Amino acid sequence: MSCEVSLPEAKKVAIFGGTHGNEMSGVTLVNLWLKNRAEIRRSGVEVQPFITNPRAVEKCTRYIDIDLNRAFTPENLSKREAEDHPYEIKRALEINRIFGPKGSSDAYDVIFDLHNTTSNMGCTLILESSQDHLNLQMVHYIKQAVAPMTCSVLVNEHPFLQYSTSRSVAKHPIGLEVGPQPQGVLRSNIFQSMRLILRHALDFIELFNGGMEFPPCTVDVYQVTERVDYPRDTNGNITAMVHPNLQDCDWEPLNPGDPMFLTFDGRTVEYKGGNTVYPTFINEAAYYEKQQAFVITKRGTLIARQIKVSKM
Ligand SMILES: CC(=O)N[C@@H](CC(=O)O)C(=O)O
Ligand SMILES: [Zn+2]
Repeated sequence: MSCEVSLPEAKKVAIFGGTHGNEMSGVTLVNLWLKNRAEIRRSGVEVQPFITNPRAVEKCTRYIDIDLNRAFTPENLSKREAEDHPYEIKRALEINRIFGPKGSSDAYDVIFDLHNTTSNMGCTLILESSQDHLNLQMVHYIKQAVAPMTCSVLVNEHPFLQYSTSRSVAKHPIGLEVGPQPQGVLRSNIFQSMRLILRHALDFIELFNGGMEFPPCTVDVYQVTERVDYPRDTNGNITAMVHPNLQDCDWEPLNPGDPMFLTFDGRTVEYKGGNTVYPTFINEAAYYEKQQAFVITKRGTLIARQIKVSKM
């Protein structure tokens, strides 16, 4: 029995920027590539740069009516395009028509969705499945290509904490989150890292389509297990901030008893969990409205099976 996985070519690839209109690296890169595609051209691949939320980009805001990166639910996607809906629902329907339909054989093969975070996460690739061997091989390739720079891999396939992303219309959805960068701001180091990762990602797809075999490998990942909210009073107002010992310490171990929050009256709130965890998205600006101070992850190792293109 062979453990090799034969996969069809990844011919249709999209690069989404501006899923959140105030995350400037993706917005800027996609706008550059819309003007000149030379950098993202690869043989045997159709690469489509695309601004997902143009009205939010124009206003330099995360979204107009609702968060586009939560809008691709089966319920929303079954709505009728002609009707009057909140802007992002209309946009989700359009995107699903162009790049999907989600879950169908017509859907795009790979969608890269470019995001920035205000958290000190560095470069992070976000996967929605631990079984997607094309994506696992791709993140392994990228991690090796960018070394000694690090690129973390966040896997969110938690049944309650997973959300319906723009990229989820693709067969192989992959998020790229680079920080720290304030909303509405461009930082050259963040921009360059994002650009570099995208180049390697496209190289990988070109090599894969060209027949290169990728041997089995392992990928170290962080798996989402929990969301942590800020301490709040009975009116729902926050009563504490991320503790200075935790601020900017994304991906670093948080042990039972470690400081987590500092209340406005100077008290320290400690982490009470039973074992060491790895917080990330610490103090992300966009997550105050989602009642989320940070995300808790556990470390794990995934196995990527050997893959090879199956040409029909
Ligand atoms: C800061 C931010 O926007 N993060 C993204 C993460 C993702 O793309 O999965 C989001 O919440 O949609
Ligand atoms: Zn974002």
